[in-house]
Amino acid sequence: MTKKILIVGLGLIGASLAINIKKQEDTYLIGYDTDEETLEYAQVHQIVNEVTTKFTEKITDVDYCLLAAPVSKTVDLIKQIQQISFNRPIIITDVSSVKQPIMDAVARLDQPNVSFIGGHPMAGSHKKGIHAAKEHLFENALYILTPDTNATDEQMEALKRLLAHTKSSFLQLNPTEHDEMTSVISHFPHLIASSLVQQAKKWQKKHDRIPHLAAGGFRDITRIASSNPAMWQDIFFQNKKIIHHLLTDWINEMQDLQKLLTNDDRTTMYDYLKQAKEYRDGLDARKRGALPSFYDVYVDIFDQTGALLKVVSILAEGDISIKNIEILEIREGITGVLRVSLMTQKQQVNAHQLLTKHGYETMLQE
Ligand SMILES: NC(=O)C1=CN([C@@H]2O[C@H](COP(=O)(O)OP(=O)(O)OC[C@H]3O[C@@H](n4cnc5c(N)ncnc54)[C@H](O)[C@@H]3O)[C@@H](O)[C@H]2O)C=CC1
Ligand SMILES: O=C(O)C(=O)Cc1ccc(O)cc1
Repeated sequence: MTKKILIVGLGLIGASLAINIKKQEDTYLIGYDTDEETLEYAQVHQIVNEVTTKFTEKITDVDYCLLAAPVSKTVDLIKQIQQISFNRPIIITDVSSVKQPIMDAVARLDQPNVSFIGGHPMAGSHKKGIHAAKEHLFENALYILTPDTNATDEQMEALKRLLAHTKSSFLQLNPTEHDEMTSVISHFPHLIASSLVQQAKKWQKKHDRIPHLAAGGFRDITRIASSNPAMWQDIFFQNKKIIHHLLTDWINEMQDLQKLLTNDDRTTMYDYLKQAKEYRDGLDARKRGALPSFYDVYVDIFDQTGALLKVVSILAEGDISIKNIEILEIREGITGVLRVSLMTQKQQVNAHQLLTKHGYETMLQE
């Protein structure tokens, strides 16, 4: 029997999931978004089977509803769902990066036909919007599920089957575990990346050549500062308590490091750096050199082996010599960003034009 699915919010994540779900033959997708242009794009590019501007009407006529709006908007949508009567069973899920506010709102849903399974695909990009949607975004990624108490094992399995084309692996967590862990490895690092960029910007007033000196290390650690500011602002405030806690820890740790410098305590500083290196090396067995790079083109890729070869051939055809090429992995072996470092700005622009002509999405940095 055909499963009807309402996707609410057809941005990067909602549309990428829609593309995956639509690959299953027995599905019929309805897309809802508050942005008219997004709905038009979804219709023209057949990302969904039908678009609607009537959320509260459509949700009572589907088997699944996938909420893929910003976290705070998803909380509002769940509050709207509280007011709706359902005559048929529905499994509702979401994709929010923060789970506690979502599951707190879900706890107030009391319609017997409604089962809610919180979700969070642990993959994304610095881009936003439906234009950035990609079929392969979630391949090999972790997809965290935080089921509400009323969700059954059968419903969990049904949702996993619906999301099977994403090729992600599912992991069940409770909202607190989820929010604490994702804060440490995803949310808080975004704040630090942005603060490092702000620091460089301030120092640029004194040293205007700072951007030219910004080499591999700075670029690596600040890459995520190029992400969608509206989304991250929302995440930080929805996850305020834990971010606040991590900031306190971080500030204390920075003060401890400052004391080591003041006290000329080289041994403790060495140990600190060594322990960090050992832990980091354990996270990622592969190492990379830290070559400086001045004119970089970042190319979005999936299927790394094939993509590397294609990108190199395209640039060779354009007579562009590559100074350095490196895969900045988003996820092990599949999706990532290829950083192609070139000698001159002219080469950078040529490379961008050539790669765009061949359908690649690129971002320039100098
Ligand atoms: N971008 C990323 O890397 C990841 C994001 N997420 C989560 O996915 C959710 C969506 O993020 P993105 O797709 O990146 O954002 P996006 O900005 O690309 O898309 C959000 C979409 O929701 C629509 N929208 C806003 N308010 C709405 C409402 N009240 N009703 C219906 N549609 C509404 C917007 O018009 C837009 O099309 C967020 O909750 C975010 O935390 C999860 C994993 C990764
Ligand atoms: O890994 C990161 O921090 C990313 O930038 C991609 C991302 C962003 C938001 C999420 O909720 C999950 C993954």
